[in-house]
This record gives sequence, structure tokens and C-alpha cells, in this order.
Amino acid sequence: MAIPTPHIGCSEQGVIAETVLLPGDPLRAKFIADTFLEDVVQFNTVRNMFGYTGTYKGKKISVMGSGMGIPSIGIYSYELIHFYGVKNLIRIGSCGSIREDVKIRDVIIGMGACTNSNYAAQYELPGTYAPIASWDLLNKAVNVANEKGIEVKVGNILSSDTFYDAQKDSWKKWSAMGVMGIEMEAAALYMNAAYAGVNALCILTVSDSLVTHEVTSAEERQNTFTQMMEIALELA
Ligand SMILES: O=P(O)(O)O[C@H]1O[C@H](CO)[C@@H](O)[C@H]1O
Ligand SMILES: O=c1cc[nH]c(=O)[nH]1
Repeated sequence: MAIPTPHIGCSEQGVIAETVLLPGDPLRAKFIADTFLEDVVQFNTVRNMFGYTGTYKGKKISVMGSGMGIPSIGIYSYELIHFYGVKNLIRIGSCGSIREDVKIRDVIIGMGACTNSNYAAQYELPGTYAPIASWDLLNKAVNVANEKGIEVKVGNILSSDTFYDAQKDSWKKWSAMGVMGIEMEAAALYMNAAYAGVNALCILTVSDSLVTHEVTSAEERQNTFTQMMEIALELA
């Protein structure tokens, strides 16, 4: 496979770790590298989608922005898996709560990711695919959270193609099915990983509530959702 790829400017195999954390926001990736990693090297600046490799508690790990939406994470996760040999892809994102019992700053782990996207059409399946997390990563993440005393809510999330949806109340139908939060990438990540036979997980922090209309700032979403980061960093 030829590297660098069209979207990742790293021209040496082995620079990107087997485990990559994928926040949507490249500046959240920079925050993680600056705050938690040692011996950091930056491996991507293409499109300002910053990517870094370093060590966390002595283990090699990478972190890179994935952009917003399914097409964007579809590209980055595909290139990481197929061109750079990445085996564990862990999205660390923000989401909107669609349930009263899911509060701002709660940490959610997406056991499954429903979607209103047509991403699965490429596989030409004779039915509806159910994108799910890797059991190994999910199990590990829950154990890490328990050890750290971080409460996590594990269940279904929605990966939506729209942040601003014309149907203002459409989230209520997902909420009625027990879906906890809305974000925009996990389902594609889970599908890319499943099709390639590698592992994926999505950990989210609730940044706003469609129920109560509470919000957090862009700066808070970039720099303060550290509990999910600390769980994810232990999964290398
Ligand atoms: O904060 P990130 O990881 O980007 O995640 C969420 O935030 C973006 C929308 O504001 C979408 O990418 C959504 O999935
Ligand atoms: O995708 C997202 C992210 C945060 N909040 C939302 O409502 N949607």
C-alpha cells in the first residue's frame, strides 16, 4: 500500500501506533498529545487534521482528529486501517443527550450505533446491518472506568448525518427506542472496522442536551472532557 495517503502525510510505517484515539476535533487531539503523552511526534498536518504519536504510561499510542461526520471518519479510519495497519480505533467524541437521565458531561459508551446514513449501502447486504463496538475494547473500557471510579452509561447511540435536522423532534423517536445520545461518526467507524476485521469503540461525553437545551462551549468540548480521554488512553 502506498503511503503517504491523500489525507495522512505520514510517509513511514510504524510511526502511527496500532491503537489510535480519534476525537472529531483536531484541537482535542492536540490537547491530548500536549496533556497526556510523552515523547510526542506529530505525524499529520494535512488539512490541519492533526495526528500525534507518543507514549502513555510507557505504551505507544496515537491520537488524530477524524473531522465531523461519517464521510470524514470513513476516510481517516479507512486509511489508518488499510495503509498504516491500525488495529484499534477508539473514537472519543461529544454528543447531544436525548434522554432526561443522561446529563451534561456524562460519559457514554456506544455498544451499538444506529444511523440515518446510507453508509452501509456499499456492502450490498440483503438486510439492515447493526453496527456494534468491539467486545474486547468495550469490556476493557468498562473495567477501566470501574477501576477509576468513572460512571459510564453503556448502550445505543445514533450517528446522524445532520447536526441541524429539518425535523426538529426526530430525536424523540430514537429516544423512545432507548438511544442515549446523538453524534455523527460511530456507525461508520464500526462498519469500517468490522469489514476490515479490526477493533473499534466509541466513547462520548455529553456536550449538550436536546431535552433540557443545556450546552457546553467549544472550548470545553476541546479541552475538558478528560474522563473519556483517560479511559481511552488505558486501552493501548
Ligand atoms: O466532538 P466531536 O468528536 O467532533 O463529535 C461531535 O461533534 C460534532 C458536531 O458538533 C460531530 O463531529 C459530532 O459527532
Ligand atoms: O452530533 C452532535 C454532537 C453534539 N450534540 C449534538 O446534538 N449532536
